[in-house]
Amino acid sequence: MSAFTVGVCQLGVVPDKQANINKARRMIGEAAGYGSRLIVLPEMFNCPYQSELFPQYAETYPVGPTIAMLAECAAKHKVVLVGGSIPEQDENGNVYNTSFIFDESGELIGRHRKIHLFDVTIKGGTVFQESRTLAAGSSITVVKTSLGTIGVAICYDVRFPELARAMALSGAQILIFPAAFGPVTGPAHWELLMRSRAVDNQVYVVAAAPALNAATEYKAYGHSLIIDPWSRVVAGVADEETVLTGKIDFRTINKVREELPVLKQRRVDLY
Ligand SMILES: NC(=O)CC(=O)C(=O)O
Repeated sequence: MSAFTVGVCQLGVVPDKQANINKARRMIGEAAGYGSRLIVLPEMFNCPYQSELFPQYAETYPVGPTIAMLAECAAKHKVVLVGGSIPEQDENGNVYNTSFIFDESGELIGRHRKIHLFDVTIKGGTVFQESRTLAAGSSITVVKTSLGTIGVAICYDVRFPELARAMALSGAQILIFPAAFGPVTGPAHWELLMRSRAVDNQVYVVAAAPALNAATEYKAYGHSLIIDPWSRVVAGVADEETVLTGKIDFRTINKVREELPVLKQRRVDLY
């Protein structure tokens, strides 16, 4: 399929896990109702973005109400579903920031565990230490779907251009970033980074953020985006709770790569 609609659920996360699950279910239905074949949720959509809370909201695949809802919605609406991310606990007790990816029959077709943990101290701004409670993933996630090949990485992973390049060189046509930038790095870097990864690699980028909830400790920046391989913003929103949709057309990838063949012109003999 060369062209289809992608939907992004920019949902406002609340402390009540079941309320987040219910809202995600409703918003996935809304995105499907707009004709979306690929639907993306934001980072940590079932849990407030606070390190100390991750273990208590975690689920262990295949058990858990969030994972069950994602599989059920993918099958019900016959969509490829990138389930944002949730805290995932493995059999050894390690907790990861994980994106579960389902096909149109509700089968799990991929799982990305955030590779680069968000451990930063921005003076007068954001202080965050994901490694207090999370372990880092150790593999790159590129998944073949009925719609095309997608690369999935989570939030801080976008700051490492080598990862996006590796996914593109592995065949990813769309890079999908469930993410949750905050009020300091959001205005400064969010759109710049997402558009850079698109233009660097001549791919579509889908960046799915939570809506701003002024009552939670971490203030999400929102501003979900769909960006084309020329780095044009196909669709974008501010920080409100909403479903965003846009068209993905793989012919644009071919056109941009033919006109500006930078991927072929890399000097891999030098770097
Ligand atoms: N939340 C993140 O993982 C990353 C982030 O907010 C940033 O890079 O800025």
